[in-house]
Amino acid sequence: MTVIQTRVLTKRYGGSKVAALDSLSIDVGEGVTGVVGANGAGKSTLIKILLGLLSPTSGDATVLGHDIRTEGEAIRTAVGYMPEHDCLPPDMRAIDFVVHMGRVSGLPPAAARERAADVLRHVGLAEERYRLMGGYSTGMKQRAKLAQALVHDPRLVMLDEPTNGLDPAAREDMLALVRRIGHDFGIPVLVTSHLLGELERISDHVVVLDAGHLLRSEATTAFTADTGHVLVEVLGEDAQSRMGQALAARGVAWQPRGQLLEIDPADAPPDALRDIVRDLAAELGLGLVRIQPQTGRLEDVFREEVPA
Ligand SMILES: Nc1ncnc2c1ncn2[C@@H]1O[C@H](COP(=O)(O)OP(=O)(O)OP(=O)(O)O)[C@@H](O)[C@H]1O
Repeated sequence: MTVIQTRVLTKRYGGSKVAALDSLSIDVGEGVTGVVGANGAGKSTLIKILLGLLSPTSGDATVLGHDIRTEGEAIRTAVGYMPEHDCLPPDMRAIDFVVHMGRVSGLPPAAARERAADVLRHVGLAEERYRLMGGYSTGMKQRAKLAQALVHDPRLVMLDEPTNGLDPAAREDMLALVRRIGHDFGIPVLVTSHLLGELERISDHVVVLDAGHLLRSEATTAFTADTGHVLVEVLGEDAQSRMGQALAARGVAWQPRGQLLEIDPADAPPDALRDIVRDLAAELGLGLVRIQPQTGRLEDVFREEVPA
């Protein structure tokens, strides 16, 4: 099922010649869709247009079948939105704020209180829900922002840089939450990040934007598919160059990949290659850490396609 569709969607701010979004045509389905791009790539602009908060200069889009130009209110009723920047009133308790947001979205008082307590528990703020949000850490603020996006049982959520400003542990927790929303709760998620590696891990589909242009829109597996190459890691003095020389002497071509050796198995069938590497490591007295198929990474795709 398509939840978001854009067709040659273009946005120029204030008659600017440079388009913040340039002829973007994408289809977003269920599950988690990651929108990746450097700062200024157009991620927030896209989300605001999809919510009907900002008008496109040209082009069309629908969200859950609603036209962004004429049905913004219906879209905002059905969609949960977590904005990028801090939008939490510091002198409010999280519970009151989330209840309030539930009421604004049309929930009756008792349902709003019940849902607010539920979503705050889901995002890990059960204990802290009676504290004023002004005293929250960045991680807790991001969770509260996520809770308000979920309180009215949305049919789709749009999360703008939910891991922004988080330390590595809080980042992992947030990514796990986003994944749960998309997979366990079954709510389609559109999530943005400028960090490619993190979206690769939680998204079913990835849209790559560069300066308003679409670079790619594909299933994550297409980005991370087996490259057909084999990675070898050996330990010991001059391990990489000594193993490399020995491989070359056997007619096996390789190239360095960081500290690892990347081998194109066209030169030897995979099983034979394993034996060769194992024997050479033993002969050279090197520790063989791993021999494994190499998979692509989103970061590589981005590096290949975006000129430096
Ligand atoms: N209100 C505005 N007026 C003029 N230009 C804007 C406005 N908002 C965004 N832009 C410009 O549009 C482009 C896209 O910005 P946008 O905020 O959508 O990117 P982003 O990918 O979300 O980046 P970030 O993560 O830094 O917010 C940038 O060049 C930005 O400077």
